[in-house]
Parts: sequence; C-alpha cells; structure tokens
Amino acid sequence: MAVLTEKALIQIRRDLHAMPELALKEVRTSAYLEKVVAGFNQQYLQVRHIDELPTALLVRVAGSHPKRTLGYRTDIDALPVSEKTGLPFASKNPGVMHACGHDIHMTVALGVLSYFSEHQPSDNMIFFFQPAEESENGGKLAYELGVFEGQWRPDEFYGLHDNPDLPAGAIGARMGTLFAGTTEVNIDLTGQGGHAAYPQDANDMVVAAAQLIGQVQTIISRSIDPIEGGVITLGKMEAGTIRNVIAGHAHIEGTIRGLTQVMIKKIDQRLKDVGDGIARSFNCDVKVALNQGGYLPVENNPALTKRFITYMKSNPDVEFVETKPAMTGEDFGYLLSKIPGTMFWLGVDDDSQLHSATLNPKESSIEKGINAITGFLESRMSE
Ligand SMILES: CC(=O)N[C@@H](CCC[C@H](N)C(=O)O)C(=O)O
Repeated sequence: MAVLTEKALIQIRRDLHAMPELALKEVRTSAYLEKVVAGFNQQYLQVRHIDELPTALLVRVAGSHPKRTLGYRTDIDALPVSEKTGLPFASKNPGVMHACGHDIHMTVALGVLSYFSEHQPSDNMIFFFQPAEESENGGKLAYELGVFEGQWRPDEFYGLHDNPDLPAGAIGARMGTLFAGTTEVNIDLTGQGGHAAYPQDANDMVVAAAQLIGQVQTIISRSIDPIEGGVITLGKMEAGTIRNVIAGHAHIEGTIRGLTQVMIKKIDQRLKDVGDGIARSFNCDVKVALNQGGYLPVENNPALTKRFITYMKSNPDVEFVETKPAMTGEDFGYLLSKIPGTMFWLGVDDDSQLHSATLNPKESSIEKGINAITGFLESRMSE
C-alpha cells in the first residue's frame, strides 16, 4: 500500500473514462471506486454505502486529534454524449461520455484520499463520491436522506470542477458566487394533429413551438438587465412523426441560468408568461414545467474561500487564477447552502468546451491538482 503514483492515477482516469454511466446508474463506476479504495491503507478509513442512493460512496478518514471534519466531494456521473475523441481509452458505453471531466474529478479525489490514507490527517475527513450531478440532484438527494449527520457531517465542504480554459493544473477560484443556479425546463405543447393538406382543420404544434422558441429569445435580450445577465438554452426539441402529418404535440427541453435566485425566478416567470401567450394565440395547451431541484447558485463561503485563495496564492507550486463567475450549474450549490465551503476550478487546458464530444482534459492536471488540494487541506488542519 502506498500513495497512488502518477502512473496509477492516469490508469485510473483512463479506466473511469472508458466506463461512463448516466446519473443514478453509476453502478460499475461506484464498484470501481470502491475497489480502488479497498487497495488503500485501511487503518484510518471507514467506507459507507447508502441503501436509498446505492451508487454513492462515502469514505471517512479518522483524524489523529480532530478539531473539525473536512468534507471533499467529487461527482461521478457522465453525460448522454457520443464521444468523438478517438482516444484509445474512449467510452465503451455507446452514447455516454465523461464529457464534463468527472473522470478527472474522481481521480483527483482518489489521489487526495490515498494521500491521507497513508498520512493520517489531524482533522477528520469525509470523502463523498456523489452520483447524479448532471441531472437528478444527487447532492440534494444525499443531504435529504440525512447522509451528512453525526460523525458524517463535514464542518466545511470542498469540491472542484475542471476548466478547459485554464492551464493544466492551475487552480481558479473567486470570492462570492462561482457558478449559476439552474432550472430544468420541460415544455409540452398540445394542439390538434391532422393531414398536411388541411391545415385549416388542425392546430400545428411545430409552428406553435417555433414561435415559442423565437419569443423565448427575447426574454434575456429584452427583460433582463444586461449587466446582471442570464441564460436560457433550449437544447432539445421533438415534434411530429412524418412530413405529411401535422404535429399535434411538441416537446422542448432546456435550462435556465442566473447568478442569483432572484434572477432565476424572474426568468422562470417570463418563460411561463411566454408559454401562456403562445397557448392563447395558438388556442393550444402549453405546459411549462420548471424544476430547480438542488441546482442553487454555488455561493462560496467568504471566510473559507479567503483562506483557500490566500493559501493557493502563497504556494509557489500553484498557478492561481482569479476567475469570473460562470453560467455552468452545479448541485454542489445545494450542499454549500447547508454546509459552508468552497468550490474551485482545476485547469485542464483543452480547446474543447465542457459537454463537448471532443473534450480531452490534460492528464498532467491530475497530480498538480492533488498536490494543491492536499497542501491546502493540510494547511487548514494546522490552524
Ligand atoms: C458543470 C456543469 O456543466 N453542470 C451542469 C449541471 C446541470 C444542471 C441541470 N441539470 C440543468 O441542466 O439545468 C450544467 O449544465 O451546467
């Protein structure tokens, strides 16, 4: 047993990359993580499963003379994206890919855990390998199941997200809000289908959906303070069955983003208003279903984040970048609304963006990230 070497870490990252699984279906991933953890020094470790959230994995590290419990969270799920990297270790699960870098996140978490399994921390630690970040609210589900109670409750929670725009291994952070809150959007338009030759007898939901999509574009541009900003992306639409049948139903899925709850609620309301207007003008039924779940804005705790940034800036081995807020969402925002902490970026230097089929994070980021994080956590424990 020893701390994971760089070679072992890269192998782990590639194994994880090849076996991506969607939210709440991370069965093989979770088993793989547990197997890696089983190879660590078990002297200070306690592994825990949650019956109601079976793909989650928690590991507690007992501190030598604890003053507090430090939490570290990684997400473990992947996205419904068909990989196009051409890498030898590309996804073996067709249509599913670690296109958001959670394979890197997991590997960094294992690296940090392997370090503390060999070097007993003075504080207690909780490592949370969290299912369902991309959808289904894994963080909120775990919290509401009472997972973080008693000796499993961190006093402070830390977690990272990879960032292709930052140099590999750089750490990015900011005081205040790091990520947006998001609302998942589902819209169903229901009218009257019919023969393509007789539009006068039908109520065409392709046309109604097209009008709705057009009007939605005015919400951000005309109703929202440009200095504050916000996002609505409608990423999926389904309507109709064949060219010569007028569609009686259309379904649209999307996501709303804002940096404050006030902004998110304002955009939510405008979207409902547009839906009501389309329903009236097309004499059809429009259901706008909005679900924020646990995707609250990621608000970093001021005191802990100041300490984090001060440490990263003072460490000569860390390239620190003060970042702007991002419109990406993260259900770590929910956990940070309950437990103070800091979310930060790990640079992975890639031309492709997150959620892209060609995302290929630089593996050199892994060891640098582990060193920066273990260094910070050790410095925190010394206070
Ligand atoms: C970091 C990242 O890309 N996170 C996802 C979170 C998804 C939030 C939710 N399912 C939604 O789509 O509203 C993101 O898309 O930002």
